[in-house]
Parts: sequence; C-alpha cells; structure tokens
Amino acid sequence: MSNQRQTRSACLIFNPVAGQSNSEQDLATIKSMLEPEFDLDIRMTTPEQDADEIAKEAVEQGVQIIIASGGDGTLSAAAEAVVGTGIPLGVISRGTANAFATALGIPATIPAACQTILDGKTRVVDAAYCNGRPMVLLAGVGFEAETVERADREAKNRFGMLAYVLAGIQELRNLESFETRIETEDKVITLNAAAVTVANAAPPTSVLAQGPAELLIDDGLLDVTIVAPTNTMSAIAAAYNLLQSAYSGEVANRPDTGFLRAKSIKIFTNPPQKVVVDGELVGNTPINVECVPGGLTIIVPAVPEEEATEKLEGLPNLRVESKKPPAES
Ligand SMILES: Nc1ncnc2c1ncn2[C@@H]1O[C@H](COP(=O)(O)OP(=O)(O)OP(=O)(O)O)[C@@H](O)[C@H]1O
Repeated sequence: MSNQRQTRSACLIFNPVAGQSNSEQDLATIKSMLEPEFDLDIRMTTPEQDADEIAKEAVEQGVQIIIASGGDGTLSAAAEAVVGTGIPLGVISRGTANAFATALGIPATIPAACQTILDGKTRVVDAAYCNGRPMVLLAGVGFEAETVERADREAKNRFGMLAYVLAGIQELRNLESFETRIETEDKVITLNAAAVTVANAAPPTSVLAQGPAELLIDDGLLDVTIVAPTNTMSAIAAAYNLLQSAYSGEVANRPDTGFLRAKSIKIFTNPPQKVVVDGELVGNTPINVECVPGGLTIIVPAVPEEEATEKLEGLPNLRVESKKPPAES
C-alpha cells in the first residue's frame, strides 16, 4: 500500500484491559479504519504508565491529534492531559459505563467512533480545574464518591454497569447528610446535603448531576446539583426525579433537590467528604472548581448524534434483509 494519503500524525493511546471486549480485535478494527488516513503512533497503557502520562508525552512531542481508546478512566485521563493545549482529542470508548463518550455526544461503537475521527469535525468545549487538577465531566462530593469507591474492578468485570447500580443501592442504605457551604462568584449558600455535584458535562446516567434541564458544555459555566433527601425512600424518589429530568429536559422539581449555575464554585463540608473527579477518587473536601471556557477541543460527529431508532449491529447470527414493497392493489 502506498503511504501517499498518510498525512496526519496521531497518537493512539490504547488500554488493552478496558471493558469486557476482545481488545486485540478492537485494536485490529481501529487500525484497519484509521491507518489508511493517519500516521498512527500506537501506545499501550500499562499499570505503571497511564493515559495521562502518555498523553502529556505526546503533547510535548508536538503530536497533531490524540486519540484515546479505553474505559472512562483512560478517556478522562487523556482528555485532562490535553486541556488548554488546543490539541484535538478523538475518543474511542471501550469501557464499562461509556459515560465520557455519552456525555460528549460521541458514538459508542468502535466503527462509528473511528468514522467520527476520520470525518475530523472538531468542537471547542469547556473544561474545568478542580483543586488545580483538570476536569472534563464532573466532581462529585459525598454520595457519588462513596459509590465509585464501592464499584471496584472485580465487581465491574463481573457485573459491568450493574456494579455502579449495586454500589449505589448499597450506598443509599448508609445515606448521610453533611453541612455544606457553597461559594460562587456572587453567592454564599449554606445547607445540609447528601450529595453535591459540580458538572461541566455528564451523561444522563450521572443522575446526581441532573438538576438543571440541560447541561451546556460550551456556556462557560458549571452546573451544581444539590440532593438533600432525609431518608432512603426520598433518596430513591429524588434519584428517580433526576433521572426523569435527564431524559425529559425538564428541571428537577422536588424540595430536596436544588441546582445553580456559576463559573467558580467552592465547596466546604462538615464533616469532610470524599471527592470524585471524572470517576476517580481524588481526596476530600474542600474543593475549588473553576470553569475553563473553551479549554478542550474534541472530535465530534459531523452530524450530531440522533437518538437511534434502530440498533441491531452485534446481535448473534444477525441477518437483516430488505422486504420488497407490497404490490399496489
Ligand atoms: N496494560 C494494562 N494492564 C493492566 N491494567 C491496566 C493496563 N493499562 C491500564 N490499566 C489500568 O486500567 C485502568 C483504567 O481502565 P479504564 O477506565 O480504561 O477501563 P475500565 O475500568 O474497563 O472502564 P470504566 O472506567 O468505564 O469502567 C487504570 O486503573 C489503569 O491502571
């Protein structure tokens, strides 16, 4: 094959143990689609060297595009490393939850994600810094952090997405509220809460981020959702209401749920609470989250993802045949 069409250089960061699929097959598919168009420098993550380190190295070496392929951990780490660099990030999601791709409107299948990268349409969106650390999706204080800690690797391998749900249900039993002080650029709010989430972008399944009707990723602002149920039953009802808000585009309207929008958010709690940033436990409160308008350049579908009305691809023994239109009588 001639190399004439290989014009763009791209670093492909690939986690060989992400998700539950066959990673050799996944890599072969990615290579077959991208190699005709890109000069691909493929780098595997290892337990010692994660996507963050590899992406930073590639940025220093002046790579044109970074493509990350793995679960949410790999994708978030690579995205965080390119915040503020202007280097476009391509995303090929192969994880358990695929929250990152869903939040950014990137298709979840490997062929569709590769096609998106080949089409090469970029979109400049916001990012954020949480305690000085880059953040792309959200920071969770309290409940969400406890849930992430519970959904460990072994459980994720066994149960996939269900691991998070099971962890969430277990956590609901120990629901505890804490004193919270939220400071924005123009307000100081004090209240009791069980979960406070600061989101730049979030998939609908990040229920605790769904207070507002819609999370805008390019408005220069962050969305705070506060959930303050007083018992397990109202926690379940609040979560259900938030899930509805995510899918219906209406604001959460229960008295134990609140939301606000700001550019800069400080959160103090008593007692200190665990904090998760983009799915990873990073420490305890207090946190200071600052929006970075236009901080991330992401490769997105040329036509925004429509709600699929049909999806059959991947089903065992699949065969689809077109029927002849019925003869007019
Ligand atoms: N070659 C490797 N061998 C073993 N572990 C690895 C390797 N490369 C990366 N890891 C580990 O994989 C984890 C990141 O996994 P990633 O988020 O990509 O997938 P996942 O856990 O399947 O997805 P999700 O977060 O969506 O559940 C990190 O903890 C990292 O240390």
